[in-house]
Amino acid sequence: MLRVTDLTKTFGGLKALGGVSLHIPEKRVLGLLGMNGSGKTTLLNCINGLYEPSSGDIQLQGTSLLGLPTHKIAARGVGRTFQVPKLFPRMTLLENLAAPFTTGDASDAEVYERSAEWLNRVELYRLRHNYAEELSGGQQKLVELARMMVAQPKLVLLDEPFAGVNPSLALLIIRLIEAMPERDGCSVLLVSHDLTSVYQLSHNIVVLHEGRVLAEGGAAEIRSNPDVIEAYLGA
Ligand SMILES: Nc1ncnc2c1ncn2[C@@H]1O[C@H](COP(=O)(O)OP(=O)(O)OP(=O)(O)O)[C@@H](O)[C@H]1O
Repeated sequence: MLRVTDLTKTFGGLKALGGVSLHIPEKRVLGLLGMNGSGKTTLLNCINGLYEPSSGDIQLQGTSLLGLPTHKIAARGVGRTFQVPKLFPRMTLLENLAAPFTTGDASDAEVYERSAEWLNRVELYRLRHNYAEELSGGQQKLVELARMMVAQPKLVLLDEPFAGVNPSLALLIIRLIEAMPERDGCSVLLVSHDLTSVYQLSHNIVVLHEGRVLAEGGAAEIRSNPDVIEAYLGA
């Protein structure tokens, strides 16, 4: 459903992505590993249109996303969370979740129903009238995830969903990601430094090293790949 082909992105003289290709089938989780600065966030930024790739192609269900602005890519069904959640701090949780619908055609009742359902799924319904800024960092990550899912995306890009999250919230996030392919019908690109969670959740894993694909395969293969151990896991 997502196909990235020979993608490059340069910043001045720095090649952040040096020809990355990967594929995520329908309803599959692809884990993306790599040391700091290996290009993971740059790849997510290219996919959702925050960065314009220098060359290569990105296709969602057979149609190129190149040249589209972020809101059009979101409208095609690509959701995104960030390392540091980007909520509207002085809006309530319900208002934050309804925000993606300001230009859509869902009825108010439908938006409320979906928002309430997702606030329940992230176990924050009781705080629905609180401002986003009143929540802890981990709770804000859950609200951002819920806001993304209310829009019923086909593909979600998760950037470090467990960073700065306490173990019980991390478990909840793992359960939510686990349910995404079958219950929510979407594919997932999961960027995380939490190897255990990536191994547990991913159908397939890509390891980036200095902007290139160093290895690709299932958890067992990646764990035992000598190049990966040397470049990343052994570090
Ligand atoms: N907007 C930018 N301008 C200049 N350089 C950038 C920009 N964004 C990323 N880079 C550079 O591109 C390289 C890849 O960065 P990126 O953030 O994609 O790595 P990452 O794998 O996500 O790292 P981390 O695990 O630390 O989040 C780094 O050298 C970074 O400094």
